[in-house]
Amino acid sequence: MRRRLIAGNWKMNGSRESLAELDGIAAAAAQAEGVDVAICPPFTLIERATARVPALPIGAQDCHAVDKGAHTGCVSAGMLVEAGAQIVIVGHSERRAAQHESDAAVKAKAEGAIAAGLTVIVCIGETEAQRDAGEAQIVVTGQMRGSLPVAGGDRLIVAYEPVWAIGTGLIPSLADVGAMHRVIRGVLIELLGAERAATVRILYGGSMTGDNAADLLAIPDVDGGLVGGASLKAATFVPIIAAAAA
Ligand SMILES: O=C(CO)COP(=O)(O)O
Repeated sequence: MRRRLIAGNWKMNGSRESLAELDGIAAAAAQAEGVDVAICPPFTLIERATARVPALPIGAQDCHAVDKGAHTGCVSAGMLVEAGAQIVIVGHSERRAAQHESDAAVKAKAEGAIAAGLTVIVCIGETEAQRDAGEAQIVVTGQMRGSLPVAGGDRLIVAYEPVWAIGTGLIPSLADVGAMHRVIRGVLIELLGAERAATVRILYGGSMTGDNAADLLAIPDVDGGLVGGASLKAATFVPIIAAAAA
């Protein structure tokens, strides 16, 4: 049985002051039976976050593929581990678009992260134009084949985030989410074998809130959420944690 995971991606938001939000989030996480909760703040807040709420897994939003070297401005997975991170998000659509990250680059990062001992959340998802063209499933399965690491076991997590649903208040129909997660599970079985594929959690991301979380989490093969805006405040994130625990 896969445990649900509700992970918050703070993106380039947050400050030392906003770490106070973690107190309420950690308290809700401790109450949430059978649910894992994590927060991925900016790099600069990771160490303070782990010190503030030691029981709450803290993650990062990116890492480099190799463990050290002449890569100005980059941070390796080993450095994240040293800072106290347990998780890293790779291949977020915002990085695929703005930093031109290819599937191969995302796969290399995921493999570096797994090798360093991190749990890795690999993000995939189609744009609005791709969905309108009827290509959503082709795009997503192509991203999976190109960017999933071969190793990882249950430290591999997939996040399906339709690009057009991120930060827009729009979500796909529940039927479309279910269809896509079913396709993703099928590709996992093909790539990893049925036994390993059954351990991989598939998160939904894109405008998840306390209002829609229960419906989204009731869909088969939706094993949790990757939450942006609503994860910044305990007041909006805790209801999502509660929906996952219900
Ligand atoms: O991109 C996301 C999480 O990685 C989703 O962001 P929103 O929840 O703000 O739509």
